[in-house]
Amino acid sequence: MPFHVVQSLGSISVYPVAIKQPGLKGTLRHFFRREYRNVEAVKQVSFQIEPGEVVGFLGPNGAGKTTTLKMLTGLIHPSTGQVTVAGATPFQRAAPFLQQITLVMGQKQQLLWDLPALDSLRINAAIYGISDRQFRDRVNELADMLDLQEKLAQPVRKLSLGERMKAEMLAALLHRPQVLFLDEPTLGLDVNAQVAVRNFLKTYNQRYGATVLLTSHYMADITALCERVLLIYQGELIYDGRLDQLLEQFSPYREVAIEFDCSLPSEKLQTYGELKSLEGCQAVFLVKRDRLTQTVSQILADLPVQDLTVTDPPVEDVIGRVFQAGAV
Ligand SMILES: Nc1ncnc2c1ncn2[C@@H]1O[C@H](COP(=O)(O)OP(=O)(O)OP(=O)(O)O)[C@@H](O)[C@H]1O
Repeated sequence: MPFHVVQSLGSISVYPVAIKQPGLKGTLRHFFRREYRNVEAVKQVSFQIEPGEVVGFLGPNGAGKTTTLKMLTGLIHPSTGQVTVAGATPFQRAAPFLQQITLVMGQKQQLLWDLPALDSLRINAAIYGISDRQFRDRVNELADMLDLQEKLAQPVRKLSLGERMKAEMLAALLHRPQVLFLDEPTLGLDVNAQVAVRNFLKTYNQRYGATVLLTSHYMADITALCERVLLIYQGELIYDGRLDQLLEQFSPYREVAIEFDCSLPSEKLQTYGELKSLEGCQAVFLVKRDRLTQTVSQILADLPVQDLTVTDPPVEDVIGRVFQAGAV
């Protein structure tokens, strides 16, 4: 039987949610005799991830990504189904399992706010039983990879968001985990910091053969790192396969944004592609991938363009198309 680093078989996660009727009567009843209904946040989700794979985990807000990551890291127990990660049952939270995994959440921080990052790293080293020598070597290596050497002695509160996220990444990887669960690791970062984090993850994956499951609402993270994606919608896994096939099937467009001379009549703009938005002197078109070069050259030749950018549609748009196409 092949060894799957991450395996979820028919996992279901049910949260009990308290229901309260409106009004004073409802409040009193809620206080003395609370009623609950069960919400299935994740329904029968099954997938396997092989050693060294970097897999994107996509879905709209509330789809069940974080809940799945919590099951995979043992923070919550699946209500039904079986989860195996690195040969262990996550919920047992056994020390050898915890040594092999890490969970990074873009909206949570583990570094202590008032202390230099280096002090928090020392605490982590003590927790994971990392020797002084290993500590020095690993901090130096990771700080070089993240371009963070100068910043580790400063209190965390003085770091920029991008620097703090990189320091969080360093802290999460100090014990050299083999399986990385990353929940929006680039949340709120500017483009340069996003690229730095992405490059770092790519290098870490290649250098240590680590397995990565990554959620992000930034499509660029996913396209830069993941050949394979899992798509989850309302708790159900609706796609497991290659990213390029998903994009080709459901997002055969790229977004072309232009800033132009405001005197241009809007009818003229309609001729270059589906006009997604038009605000003041800025327009965004959806242009088919196979017509991109031709359309961009035509726009530059025809119009008094001051600026032009080509981007992938946001991940939410791609997912929207998947549902519009009736793939669910
Ligand atoms: N502790 C909880 N108690 C009750 N319901 C919860 C709890 N945690 C999550 N949920 C619900 O489960 C569903 C899935 O939430 P989850 O956080 O897994 O979504 P997500 O895909 O990570 O979303 P986002 O992209 O917004 O982070 C949501 O409807 C959410 O309201």
